[in-house]
Amino acid sequence: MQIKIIIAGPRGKMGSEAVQMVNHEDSFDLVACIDRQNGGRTLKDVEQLPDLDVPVFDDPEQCFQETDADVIIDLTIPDAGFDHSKLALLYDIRPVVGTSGFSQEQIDALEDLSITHGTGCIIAPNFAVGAVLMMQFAKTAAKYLPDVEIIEKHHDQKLDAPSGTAVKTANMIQESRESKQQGNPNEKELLDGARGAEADGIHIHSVRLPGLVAHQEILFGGPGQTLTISHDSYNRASFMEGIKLSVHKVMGLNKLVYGLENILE
Ligand SMILES: NC(=O)C1=CN([C@@H]2O[C@H](COP(=O)(O)OP(=O)(O)OC[C@H]3O[C@@H](n4cnc5c(N)ncnc54)[C@H](OP(=O)(O)O)[C@@H]3O)[C@@H](O)[C@H]2O)C=CC1
Ligand SMILES: O=C(O)C1=N[C@H](C(=O)O)C[C@H](O)C1
Repeated sequence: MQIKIIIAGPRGKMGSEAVQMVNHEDSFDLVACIDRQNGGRTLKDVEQLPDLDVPVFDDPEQCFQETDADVIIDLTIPDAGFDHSKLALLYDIRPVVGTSGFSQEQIDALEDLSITHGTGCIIAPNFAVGAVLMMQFAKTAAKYLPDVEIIEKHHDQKLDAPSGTAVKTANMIQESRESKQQGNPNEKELLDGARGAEADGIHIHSVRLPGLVAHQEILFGGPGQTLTISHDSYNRASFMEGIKLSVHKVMGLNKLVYGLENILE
């Protein structure tokens, strides 16, 4: 069976890679794209999408009405990604969402909608299988080494901080570790932000530099020892197998799944 796919954000760093991946996959059929035509660009820019012989809509509702799609892959920005996913669920089109930066309220709202409609949805903060393993290893390590800090490093075009992966890592660590404030209870920041952001006592540090793609280290400390678990994505191809798997899996789901680890066999 051919899976009919819409890609939102096809000119982006991830979206353009996803267009190529979908075009190379025999069981996938790219039927349309959603791209915005304001943002200072001309329609000509939109028409210059590489090798794209499909309609490009700037109105998602028109896209969903005029396209008989099974799945939408969203790789845009948080507000647009949320609106696309919400609307797609109303049209029984299954969202596979890579876009990071959704609030917990937005994730809960999409979960409610997907259950009400019985329509599958996958939101994955990171589609790279190595990153998922990193998070799972960190969850195990935190049981034994509860003092932990996260350093995530990304390219300097990234809009959200901390990264979706860092937030998900902290959440997974919380599942196995007793709540704990890392560091000296009397510590004082001499410069605001010196200790990074904080989630349940876990400090998260965000680095943004040209030259980076997507990298994370999780540092654990115990008496006389440290453990570092790290993952590096050197290019966006690293995320494509996870997106491919998610597109197949979402066809058999009737509710929202958050995190690639929940669909990996
Ligand atoms: N889950 C995962 O494994 C991964 C997730 N990501 C996430 O994916 C998202 C995209 O990342 P990346 O490709 O690097 O970012 P880019 O900025 O390269 O691409 C985003 C694209 O979305 C477009 N866009 C913005 N608003 C809209 C809208 N309303 N409708 C349609 N298109 C829109 C942008 O257009 P314009 O140029 O006009 O702004 C741009 O082409 C981010 O949230 C990122 O964090 C990234 C890598 C892996
Ligand atoms: O913006 C990116 O590039 C990435 N975003 C995701 C995140 O916020 O965790 C996934 C990956 O780290 C790349």
